[in-house]
Amino acid sequence: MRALIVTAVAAERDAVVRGLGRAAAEAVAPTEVALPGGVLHRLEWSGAPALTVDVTAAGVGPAAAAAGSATALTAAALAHAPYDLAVSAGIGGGFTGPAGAQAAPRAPLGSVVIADAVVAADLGAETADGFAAVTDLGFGTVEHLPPAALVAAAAEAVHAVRGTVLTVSTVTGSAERTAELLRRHPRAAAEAMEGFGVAEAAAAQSVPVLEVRAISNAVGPRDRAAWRIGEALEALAVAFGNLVPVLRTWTLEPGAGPDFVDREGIRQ
Ligand SMILES: O=C(O)c1cccc(C(=O)CC[C@H]2O[C@@H](n3cnc4c(=O)[nH]cnc43)[C@H](O)[C@@H]2O)c1
Repeated sequence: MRALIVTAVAAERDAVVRGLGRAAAEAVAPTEVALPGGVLHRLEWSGAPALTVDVTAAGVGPAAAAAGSATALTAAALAHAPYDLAVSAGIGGGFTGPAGAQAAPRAPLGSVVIADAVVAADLGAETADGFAAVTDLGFGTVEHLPPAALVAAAAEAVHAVRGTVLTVSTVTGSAERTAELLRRHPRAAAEAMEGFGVAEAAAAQSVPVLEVRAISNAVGPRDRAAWRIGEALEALAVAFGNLVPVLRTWTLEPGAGPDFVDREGIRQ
């Protein structure tokens, strides 16, 4: 099993590497592999089932995430050692308000969210009737679906909240925008800025995706002083320590591939 983990910043990458390194006594110290425009921090577990995990910090936002992911995925494929899984990981904002009538998932500070849907929340157009997603305009997709069995196993191992993780290019900073996002995405548990970029790059090479977010702040009116980044980075490290056995043993069900939702809203 070979997994690529993509974070935005070095502090997130280091937390993931730290957590993975704590997971097993036989873990080899990370080695560095240079790529054009980036560096992979590689951890390898030999023995059956073997596991190789490459962790890279690709930058903030969906474009940087897609570019960094595509570089690593392509380098691996050309070296005849393709990845089996791409993971978007880092801190994120949690939808922390009271659960609504539909019992939407809620993610308090310090909790971990595993995405069962990776959704581009602001990829589209403003129209006289409100926001229209690119799929409403006849283009592409705005939703990637991680493998359900992997989501279930990962969420159980990490005691994580399961729900939609939104990818936004602008961090939400008002109650109005928070309400609008929840109206459009009632199952949203968290928002971050990279998941959809990693998912698009992975889907282009038929690689499944997972997204893991440790909650550093509440989505809502901007209050940077209230962000709990240190606690979230430690929660991220603990989560990746607990994910090692899941990554070692997970295999994609035969015939299953990366899923996305097409412009008619049909799972492909
Ligand atoms: O200042 C630091 O020490 C520090 C350490 C680690 C990470 C950061 C970041 O600012 C990471 C930015 C990253 O975090 C995600 N994020 C976190 N909260 C939100 C949010 O409410 N809405 C959207 N994104 C959020 C995002 O993926 C950024 O890339 C700083």
